[in-house]
Amino acid sequence: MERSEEIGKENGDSEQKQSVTDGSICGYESLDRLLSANLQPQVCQEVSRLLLGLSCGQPLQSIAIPESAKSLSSEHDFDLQAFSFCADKELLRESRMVRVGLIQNSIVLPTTAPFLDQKRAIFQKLKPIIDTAGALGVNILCLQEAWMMPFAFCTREKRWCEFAEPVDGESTQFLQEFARKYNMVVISPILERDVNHGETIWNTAIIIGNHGNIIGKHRKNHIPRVGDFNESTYYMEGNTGHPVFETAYGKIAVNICYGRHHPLNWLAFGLNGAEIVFNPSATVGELSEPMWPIEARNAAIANSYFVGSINRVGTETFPNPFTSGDGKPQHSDFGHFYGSSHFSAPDASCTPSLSRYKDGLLLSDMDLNLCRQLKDKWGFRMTARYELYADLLARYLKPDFEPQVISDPLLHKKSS
Ligand SMILES: NC(=O)NCCC(=O)O
Repeated sequence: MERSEEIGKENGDSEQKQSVTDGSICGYESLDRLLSANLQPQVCQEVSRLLLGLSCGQPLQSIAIPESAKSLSSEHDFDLQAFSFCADKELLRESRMVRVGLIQNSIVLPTTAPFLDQKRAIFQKLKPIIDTAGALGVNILCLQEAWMMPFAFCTREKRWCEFAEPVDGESTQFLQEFARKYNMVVISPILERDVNHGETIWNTAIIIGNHGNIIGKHRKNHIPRVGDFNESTYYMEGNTGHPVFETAYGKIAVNICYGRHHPLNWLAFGLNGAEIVFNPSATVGELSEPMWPIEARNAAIANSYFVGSINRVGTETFPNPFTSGDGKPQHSDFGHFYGSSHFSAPDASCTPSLSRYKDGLLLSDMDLNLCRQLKDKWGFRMTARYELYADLLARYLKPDFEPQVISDPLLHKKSS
């Protein structure tokens, strides 16, 4: 029995305390594990049907993980899970199966350590996890937002800008090796320094092709101004639009973290033809956890594509306390980054989530034909009435816009 399960057996009070200190849910790594450990198999199946949906009318299938990969995951202490989304066989198209991977991780060294040591320690930690993904035949792999540094943007201190790297910098070079070695597309969300434009800093995802080439980049479109997410101190709203990258394994796009709260952002990647949209994130329980399982899944349904959601794990403590104008007393950390990375499919099914507190690698096989099958079935694109919304948005942007409100004439009549 693993430690977290033992903790789950303890009484209510200590469960509560434990979930705060180690990020578990009443001693379990995830809600899915809590449910499967506590519900009768038949009840659990019914609950899973409602929570995770069905894939081709069946519960989502797990993929058997080879012993070699299992030992890597226990040796390096990361959660490893693998699932397969199903699609109908078509008569006129070959199926387009791809294996996609998501990595979530905590930082390694304290945030007081020299910056280069902090970054290199993350490289070292990620090596065996990326090797496991490569050995398991992952075609497209995505890392978490700003994976090469602590998420220091709560502090507003400018010294963290030192972590920013050019698109072809050390972090990209580190990942290019794996892309070549495993013939794998890698998405690398980093803090970018644009040396050709006055050293401007961006929050950027770099798309590395399966030959180790840089296909392109996308800069985070929506920058949060909520809670401790003081990111607007560091970088501006991105200027790359909504690019879709045509790779050897399908058309992919990246909606970085806070962009997931913006349905039009998701829509735009869909309109440009994305088949998989990745959402590399850094977000904490107190702020966003109830939203997390909903937004990506809704985007996958509404836009008929797959979504890979990734969140970092752990609590990152900074040397100097900070405040964020939300009335809270000064503090030194964001709170707990709750991991819980998962995939959502266009047919409304989704995988169980990775651990809420442990590093992890989540794999999923998906037939990209499912995207068009869902478009044909539900016709969301066909019935979208974009012209109505284009017209409303065009009017809304004008200074003389007036909301279309029809008031009940009786509302303003004096009663006799
Ligand atoms: N990294 C980031 O944009 N976080 C904002 C908080 C959230 O969107 O949950």
